[in-house]
Amino acid sequence: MAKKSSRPAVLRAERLTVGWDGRPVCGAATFSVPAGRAVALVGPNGSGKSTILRAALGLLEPLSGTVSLLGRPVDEREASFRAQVAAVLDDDAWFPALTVAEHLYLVARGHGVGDADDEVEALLDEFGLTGHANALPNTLSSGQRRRLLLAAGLVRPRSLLVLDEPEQRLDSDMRHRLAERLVAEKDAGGAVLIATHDPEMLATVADAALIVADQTRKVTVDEAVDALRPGVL
Ligand SMILES: Nc1ncnc2c1ncn2[C@@H]1O[C@H](COP(=O)(O)OP(=O)(O)OP(=O)(O)O)[C@@H](O)[C@H]1O
Repeated sequence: MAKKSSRPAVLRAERLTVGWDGRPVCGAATFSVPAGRAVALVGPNGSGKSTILRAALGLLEPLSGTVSLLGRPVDEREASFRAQVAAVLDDDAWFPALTVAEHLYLVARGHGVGDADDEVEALLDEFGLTGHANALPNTLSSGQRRRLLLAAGLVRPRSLLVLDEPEQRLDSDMRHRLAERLVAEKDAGGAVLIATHDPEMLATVADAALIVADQTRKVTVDEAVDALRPGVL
């Protein structure tokens, strides 16, 4: 019989309870994201997905339970933590006087990528931004700004990629290509934690899922895809 392969957890959450003003927004979550795997959080608007992601990124103190990255408690004040974790959240934050390409160079160099030219060029092409390389963010469409945010998350080294509804504002072709890109991320050994409302993204990318609710629970990817159908959650 083939030996079951065990992959080390990049991110692990144990009985993690998150919320605001001391009040939990959802049931406790226990999950781990191994290298080369993706875990998806699904649930209705306001169920707590983004709040769990914030705790996983060390941006919000859990109400109870633990979150660890490569065996150490998450702490976004630690440079070693920030070096391992790339996040694309729903918070556009731009330097208004830096162009699209300059944003990507800034992130790449800030994370120690020495010669970033090829990487930046490839990402501009992949995200359809080559023609906007010298544009300022406030001259982009909302979908183009979203593409820039995603490219900025991918231009730097990482062990874990955390994405909050990355499908937002993307056209269907870009959503499809992003899903393939995330599969490639896993194939290269990366771990992915993603909150999504997109059944295709979920089915293509995720290996395991959690339904975030009053009783947060682990489900199979098929069950999570079913749960995204209208009227189920
Ligand atoms: N900064 C905040 N302060 C107080 N409450 C907040 C804050 N951010 C979110 N909440 C509340 O926490 C709950 C969960 O919000 P969260 O953003 O985690 O939901 P979500 O599952 O990501 O939803 P969506 O699918 O709409 O993105 C909501 O009731 C929301 O009002």
